[in-house]
Amino acid sequence: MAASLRFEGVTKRYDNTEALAGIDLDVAAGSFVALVGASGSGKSTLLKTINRLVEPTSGRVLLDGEDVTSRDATAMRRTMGYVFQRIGLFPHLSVAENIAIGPRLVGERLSEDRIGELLTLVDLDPSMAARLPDALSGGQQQRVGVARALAGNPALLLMDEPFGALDPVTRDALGERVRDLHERLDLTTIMVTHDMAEALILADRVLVMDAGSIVADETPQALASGKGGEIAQALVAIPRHQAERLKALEA
Ligand SMILES: Nc1ncnc2c1ncn2[C@@H]1O[C@H](COP(=O)(O)OP(=O)(O)OP(=O)(O)O)[C@@H](O)[C@H]1O
Repeated sequence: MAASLRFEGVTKRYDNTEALAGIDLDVAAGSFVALVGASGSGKSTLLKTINRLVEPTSGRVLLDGEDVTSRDATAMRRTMGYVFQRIGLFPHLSVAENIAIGPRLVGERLSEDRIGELLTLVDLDPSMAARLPDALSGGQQQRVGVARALAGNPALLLMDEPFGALDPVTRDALGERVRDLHERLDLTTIMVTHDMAEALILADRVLVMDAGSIVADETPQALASGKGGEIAQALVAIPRHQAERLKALEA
């Protein structure tokens, strides 16, 4: 079952930096939300207030109506999958052990069948379970990262630049796969990305951040038709300009 999220007046201050300037936001269960915006605009910080890697200076985050700080952090994180850019597989553990690490932290063992099923979900052959991460390509490693995030049957999938380090073909294929898993596994998905084209293609709601605030909250259709204001449209202009240049080559 997908989870809902609510942010109530969430701020985060680091010395002189206001990383989050008071975020009020509702995310409906089952949404696929992309967080975009310039470097340093607060995207990762906002994502990390959900799994408590960042504690807000003020305000609170509710998961299915419950303050995320009201529960044991390990148990609460168990209901969330987290994928991040630098993959973060443990190099000395096998693929199977990497996938099983979250459940193991709370005393559960994943069966070989379950690991095979998770690998199949991300289009990897179950025979890869015994390999060390070094024996996989970057794209395959990131697929393992996604399988690991799904191992605990999460209601919420958090992704921080999940495809940033991948080549464009792998990036595209894995993006499509994640969108498909979002539907099939009934997830709420929040994805931080620098890439507006990726946000427009994969998400059903795009939040644009600037200096710790959400400055646009639109559907991809609305953004594509010119809505969302200046900052959002400056980001939409990048893939649009690229598409126009490609089109011009056809002429
Ligand atoms: N641990 C920290 N200590 C001090 N300042 C921090 C810390 N983490 C983040 N910041 C600052 O908070 C602001 C928001 O950072 P954040 O990582 O959320 O931005 P972002 O939009 O995710 O950026 P990027 O796209 O470059 O990853 C930045 O100015 C950053 O320097």
